[in-house]
Formats: sequence, C-alpha cells, structure tokens
Amino acid sequence: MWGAKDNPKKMFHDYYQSGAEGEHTLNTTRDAFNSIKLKARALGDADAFKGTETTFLGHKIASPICLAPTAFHMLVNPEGECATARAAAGTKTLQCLSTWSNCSLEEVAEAAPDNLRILQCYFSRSDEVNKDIFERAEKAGYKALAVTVDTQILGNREADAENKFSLPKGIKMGTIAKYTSTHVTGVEGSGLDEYVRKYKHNGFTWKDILKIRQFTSLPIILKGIQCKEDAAKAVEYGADAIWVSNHGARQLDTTPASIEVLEECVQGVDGKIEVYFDGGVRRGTDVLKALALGASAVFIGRPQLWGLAIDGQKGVEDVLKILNSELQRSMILTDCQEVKDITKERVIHSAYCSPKYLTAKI
Ligand SMILES: Cc1cc2nc3c(=O)[nH]c(=O)nc-3n(C[C@H](O)[C@H](O)[C@H](O)COP(=O)(O)O)c2cc1C
Ligand SMILES: O=C(O)C(=O)c1ccccc1
Repeated sequence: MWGAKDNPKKMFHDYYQSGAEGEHTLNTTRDAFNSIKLKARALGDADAFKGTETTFLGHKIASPICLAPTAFHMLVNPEGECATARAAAGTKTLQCLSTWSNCSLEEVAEAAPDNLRILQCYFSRSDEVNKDIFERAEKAGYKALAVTVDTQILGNREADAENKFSLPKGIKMGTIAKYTSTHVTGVEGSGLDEYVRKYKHNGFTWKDILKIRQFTSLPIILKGIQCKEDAAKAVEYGADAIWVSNHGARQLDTTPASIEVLEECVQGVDGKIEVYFDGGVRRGTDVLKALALGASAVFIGRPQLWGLAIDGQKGVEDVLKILNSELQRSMILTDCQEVKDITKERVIHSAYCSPKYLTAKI
C-alpha cells in the first residue's frame, strides 16, 4: 500500500491535521461554533471603529488573535519557528513557542527581538532541566510560561502510529536538543510517544505548579483547562491565567469542543485571572464569539501551520491578517468599536434559537 513511508509529506500532514482516536471532538468543533449565533446590530457607526488592539497580561498586542504552540515547524519550512516569529512580529501579535520547537528559544527570540513571546512548557523529569529552561526563557525575553496540563500522556493519534511518525534526519529539537535526543527505535507506533516518554514528567501534578513558582518569577498560564473545577483549582494554585483548550482535539476524544466549555471555565475563575482560548478558530466570527464568552485572547494552531506550509512567514502573516480583517468586520456589524465592547450580549446561544423557543408564547 502507498503510505507515509513513501511520502513524508503525508506523514507531516497527518501529524498536523489529526485528532485523537475517532476524531469525534475534532469533527464537531466547527458545528459547535456555528451553533452559537451572533446578534447583528443596526446602524453602528463604522467610521467610529477604533480597532482590535488589546492587552495580554498587561502587554499591548495589535490583535487578540495569537499563535498557539505547535511542534516541529521545520517539517514544512526550513526557517521553522523563526519564520513564524517574524510573522507574529509583522502583525504585532503574540507567539507562544512550543517546547518541541525545531528552532531553539534563543534563535526564535533573535529572529524577532521586539516581538511579544511566551514559552509553552512540558515539565521535564529533571528539575535541573526545568530550572535551566525557565532561566533561558527569562533571559531571552519570554514574558510568561504556558504550562500544558492536558497531556499527562499523549493522546492516541492513530495516523501517527500507522505512519510511524518520526522527525526526518537533520531536523533537530531546537529548544530541548541539549537535554534529549531525536533518536527513535522505530519498533512500533508513533515516535512521538518515544519523544514524550524520554523527556516528559508524567507524574507532574498540581503540587508541582507550586514548585514552578519557586523556580521562576515569570507569570504562569495553565494551558488545557476544560472544566470549572480545574479553572477554580488553577486560581487556588496561584496561576496567573488559564488557557481553555482541548489541545486541538488531539488528546481525549469525545470531549466537548473547547468553545462549549469556555463559559463554565470563565465562571470557575470568577474574574480573578485572565482566560485565553483555543480550538477550531477558523473565522473572525469565531474570535468574536470566544471573546464574547469571556476569553481575552484566542490562539490558532493548525491555520498557522497551513500558512507556513504554503508560503512561510508571508503565509502565516496572511492567515493572521485575514482572520483579523474578518474580526474587524464582525465587530462593526455587531456594533463593537473596540475589543472591550465584545460582551456576552453579542451572542445568542443555539438553545434560544431552537424552533421551540421561537414559537413559544412569552
Ligand atoms: C501539529 C500540532 C502540534 C501541537 N503541538 C503542541 C505542543 O507542542 N504543545 C502544546 O501545548 N500544544 C500543542 N498543540 C496544541 C495547540 O497548541 C492548540 O491547543 C490547538 O492546535 C488549537 O486548535 P486548532 O489547531 O484547532 O487551532 C499542537 C497542535 C497541533 C495541531
Ligand atoms: O503533537 C502535539 O500535540 C504535542 O503536543 C506534542 C507532544 C509531544 C511531542 C511533540 C508534540
């Protein structure tokens, strides 16, 4: 059979695209967004539109649409995460770099020195390694750590196992190269499982969040919160922000789309810390919905990879610009002149749009 072995591009595409197991969550995410309706407002003053500028942990960004951490950008572009960093700088938004980047965190900082950047972290088994990474991040000007909390073990991505995913020779693990290796035995399944087994501390639990606090003075964001109980716990354990995400539907299949749990997570933090969001954002209207339901910034995962694959830095910039112009249009048509006007009143939940509700006598 013709497969990934003969066509590495298929292996890379499958890795970027896939969700976990039956991909039920992946396949229902668009419907979840589309079932939330926007409330159009008449005669909002389009000339008075102020723009999409906002803040992230107090730092200014030109748009609330940011770049999520996605591993291994060199699979589709030789400049890897440095190209992505330049795209974020070009559009004055934020890049969150993955632990599993091919370019090192220092190379990325050098590629776009003035850009706002944060680092996604998986906790290593070694405290020395963790301390070293946090120190490197701080020194290179990263403004926060996004600690991923939804990946105690890697989700079951069947295509990666079938393809026996591994990094091609010559592609390094930039940020963690000095602590681990890209070598896989390749006996069975996806090489990703082996990368994770070798590096990641799977016994990392809530108490270790307190430990991170002792290791660094950078703000700590917990990425991968999906329910109100964990949102409240994040506050209790001193997180500076939460990031509502189901890891692009790549971890536990049949969970709700992350847009469906955003409101309850916002309730869980009770206004005490900022809430960010990702998962299936493909249109400006999706951004508006997430902000209306309580997120202060949204992140895109796969769309940046498609842009990078098609046209490098420019491709990622184009994706960000298109999404931002769509956001602007939807803001104007819902009568929002600036980001702070994007409130809950802008959306109508599907439950209220059901035929039963529309025909009910009130
Ligand atoms: C190819 C790929 C690699 C990813 N790598 C990481 C990673 O290294 N660390 C992490 O916290 N999340 C990772 N994610 C999850 C993203 O940060 C983000 O949560 C998700 O992609 C958002 O959904 P979207 O792709 O629908 O926009 C990855 C996602 C994809 C698609
Ligand atoms: O692919 C991913 O989603 C991811 O987070 C990951 C995990 C291990 C190695 C590389 C990326």
